[in-house]
Amino acid sequence: VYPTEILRSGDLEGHLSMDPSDVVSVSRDFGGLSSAEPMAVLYPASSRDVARLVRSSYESARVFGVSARGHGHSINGQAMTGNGVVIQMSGHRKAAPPPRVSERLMYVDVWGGELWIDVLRSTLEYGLAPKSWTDYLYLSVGGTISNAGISGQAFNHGPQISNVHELEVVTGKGELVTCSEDQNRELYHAVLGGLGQFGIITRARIALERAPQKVRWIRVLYSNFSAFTEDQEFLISLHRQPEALKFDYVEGFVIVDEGLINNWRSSFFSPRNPVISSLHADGGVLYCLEIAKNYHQSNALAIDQEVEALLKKLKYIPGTEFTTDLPYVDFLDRVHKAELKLRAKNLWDVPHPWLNLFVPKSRIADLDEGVFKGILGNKTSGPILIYPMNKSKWDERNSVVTPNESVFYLVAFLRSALDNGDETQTLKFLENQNQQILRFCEDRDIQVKQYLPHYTTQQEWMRHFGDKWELFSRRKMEFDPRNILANGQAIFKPYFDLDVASL
Ligand SMILES: Cc1cc2nc3c(=O)[nH]c(=O)nc-3n(C[C@H](O)[C@H](O)[C@H](O)COP(=O)(O)OP(=O)(O)OC[C@H]3O[C@@H](n4cnc5c(N)ncnc54)[C@H](O)[C@@H]3O)c2cc1C
Repeated sequence: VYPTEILRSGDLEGHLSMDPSDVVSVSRDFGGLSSAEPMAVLYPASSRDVARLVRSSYESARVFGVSARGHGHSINGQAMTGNGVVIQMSGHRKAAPPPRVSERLMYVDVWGGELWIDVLRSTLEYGLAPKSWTDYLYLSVGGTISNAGISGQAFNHGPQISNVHELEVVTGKGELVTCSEDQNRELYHAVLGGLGQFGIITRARIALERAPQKVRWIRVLYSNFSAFTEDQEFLISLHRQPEALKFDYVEGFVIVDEGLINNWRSSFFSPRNPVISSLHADGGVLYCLEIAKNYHQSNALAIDQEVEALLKKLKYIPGTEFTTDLPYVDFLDRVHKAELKLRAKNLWDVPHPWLNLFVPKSRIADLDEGVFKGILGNKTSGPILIYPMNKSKWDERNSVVTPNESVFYLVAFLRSALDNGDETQTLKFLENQNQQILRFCEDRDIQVKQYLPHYTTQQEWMRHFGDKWELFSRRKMEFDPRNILANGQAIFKPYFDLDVASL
């Protein structure tokens, strides 16, 4: 059954398109690893349009799938549906009421398809900004808070999902519901980190702080892994002391090889830098701690002393500090600059077999031995991020799952596959390596959790959610009982794929 047969055009304020170019445009994503063409694409003009479409499926005798698509920056087809309608939430202005800032209550209300870069631009007009970020800002609010939304601020402020006061959501029954800690709490926690399974986010109320003007961005190097992780863990432990002098951002990455042509994060030093090359001479792995301190121009004099006092406590290799000062916006938008460079070299629209793992602190050294110094050999084909976060900043009632330790690391293998004759950079090779990494964790009983998870069987999803599976599936029954939403995640079998006679 075609949605266009169910929905009369007069039912919508927006536009339901079956134009092949629209259908093709939503059938791909950043991963470039899979594709699925929907029957139609909805360009909604309001949250009511979203509700009307979902309700028409829910009430129909022949259900069809509905997937919200933000900016399509998933890796494994999570925003696709092969047998239904994709709602294109981002990238067309008609739907989006402009962000509305409350200066007094320090929040902003934004459309679910709004990109974070636009959220930033509009809040800066009031001298305010969200507290918790992703490294890259051309992602939609609905897309990142369906996962968690993490970056170097998460140790202190928690992930983005810990900084959302209220949501407006269209459930799988086509109901438009406002939810928060105080009303419809179950839905609110289900949707945060809920992989799009319980509702389509049409509006989010995001916490703000006074925006810093400038950032001192620093990188220092280590050759000793435990010195590196001890320093990272020390820096994130300072969140417990609200008054303590601390960095505002703590990340890090692993430098396995010198080539790193795709190291789009290395915008202010190149691994070909003579200092790095000399340290790298014995072929060993290096670790780069990346930290930043925000400040106001009026405070510029104090920043030197504050940074010096903090750096004094760290055990990095003397003489390996790389420092730059830049406006806050440029710091937050740093990955976009690198994107433009890669685009110019035709290296952006290539397959991205990314693997993101949350690793318990007690086992992070195993990854160093077995993966960074083992499985990866001396080629990485892209940045490998590594930074710790405090579990206390994550609300256990939200849907996302994290390891069972008070501190856990993100280890992100952000690789690009190339077809340049080098076998170690091919998609097949990198996908194989990802499998080896996952097998290594399994064999050593390292209890990792995938971030931006991808599985193909429900068995695997049940393992992923562990103790939370029962809650997750109960919430699905309650908020999307006909399995209409986000079936590109392949968690619940879409209703239209089920053998109805066997139900
Ligand atoms: C270059 C790059 C850098 C990244 N950096 C980071 C990072 O630093 N930190 C981090 O946490 N993540 C990062 N990510 C991952 C990113 O947060 C996720 O892939 C996110 O889902 C992308 O948002 P999107 O708008 O493109 O979502 P899409 O790919 O369009 O959708 C993702 C999922 O969310 C669902 N969804 C989308 N919109 C809504 C909505 N309004 N309501 C309900 N469900 C919805 C979709 O159905 C789908 O299941 C990065 C990704 C890329 C490509």
